[in-house]
Amino acid sequence: MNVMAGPLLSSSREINLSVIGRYVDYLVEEQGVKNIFVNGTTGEGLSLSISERRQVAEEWMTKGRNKLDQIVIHVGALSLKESQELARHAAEIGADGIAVIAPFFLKPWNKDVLINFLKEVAAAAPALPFYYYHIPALTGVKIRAEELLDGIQEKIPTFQGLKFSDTDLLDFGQCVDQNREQQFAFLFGVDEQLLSALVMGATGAVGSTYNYLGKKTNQMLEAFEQKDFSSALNHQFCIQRFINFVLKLGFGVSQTKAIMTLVSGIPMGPPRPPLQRASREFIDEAKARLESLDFLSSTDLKDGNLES
Ligand SMILES: CC(=O)N[C@@H]([C@@H](O)[C@H](O)[C@H](O)CO)[C@@H](O)CC(=O)C(=O)O
Repeated sequence: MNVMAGPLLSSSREINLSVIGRYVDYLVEEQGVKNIFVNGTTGEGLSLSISERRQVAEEWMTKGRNKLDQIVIHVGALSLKESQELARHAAEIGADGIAVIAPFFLKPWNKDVLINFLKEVAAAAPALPFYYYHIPALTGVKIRAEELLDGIQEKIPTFQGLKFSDTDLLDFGQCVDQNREQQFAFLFGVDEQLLSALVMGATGAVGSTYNYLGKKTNQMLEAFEQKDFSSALNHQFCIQRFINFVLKLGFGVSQTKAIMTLVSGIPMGPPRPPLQRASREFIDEAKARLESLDFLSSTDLKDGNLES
């Protein structure tokens, strides 16, 4: 069972490659996270230029070599050509896989149209495992994942699995149920519901909170594997208490970056516009909540690197 994180990389609105090496060590040593999903939602991949995305991917590959187990690079873009360029680049630098979201401006209107797009991206990196990144709340593409998976390997031979960032557990459960013969990876992306997804057959998780609650989540995964469901539930409820709290305050990529900085001590920088940096009030409240939930002792929290 693997947990992947979606780290962020810009500082002063520019990408800050210099923190990636330190961040790899932090994730491995402090959070027990050894699989990384680069340039996804949390990493603001769609807010970076193609050249920046290439640089970020290269730095992760260089600094993660011999330390990380797997690096999957998100190469989705509105332009098929850009997506193919990024897919080829991921193959050249030795990534372990690529993932693609649905194009979200001129949108695919049915399953076949979406598969055709994905197929052309996958074909640009024919030796790399391919993941579809299903995140309908952000792309606005509501084609059910279960429908998409039906017969997908005939169209995309490198299809390896799904990153499912949606709360529709009926859709998720049916993806697993209808593909029991395949060796697909089912990576769940709603951190507050991970335990429910594990029961339904999730084989891994990709999420923003694993950047700072990776250790806690790994404890939940371990309890689940040991069939200690009561402990697993306690861990999930504890994680939910934090996520529920921050969701009520207003939680997204900007707030995630602030918490990552707070917990790791590594400056993650502000987000790129249109996002705005998290407010001081948010940071103070999140910090108090992390302490009260005993996720971290107050000495672990390092907000010296937070730009106010
Ligand atoms: C919409 C969104 O950002 N979802 C997050 C979740 O981890 C989410 O932050 C968490 O479940 C809290 O709601 C991930 O699915 C995104 C992710 O894995 C990524 O950075 O690519």
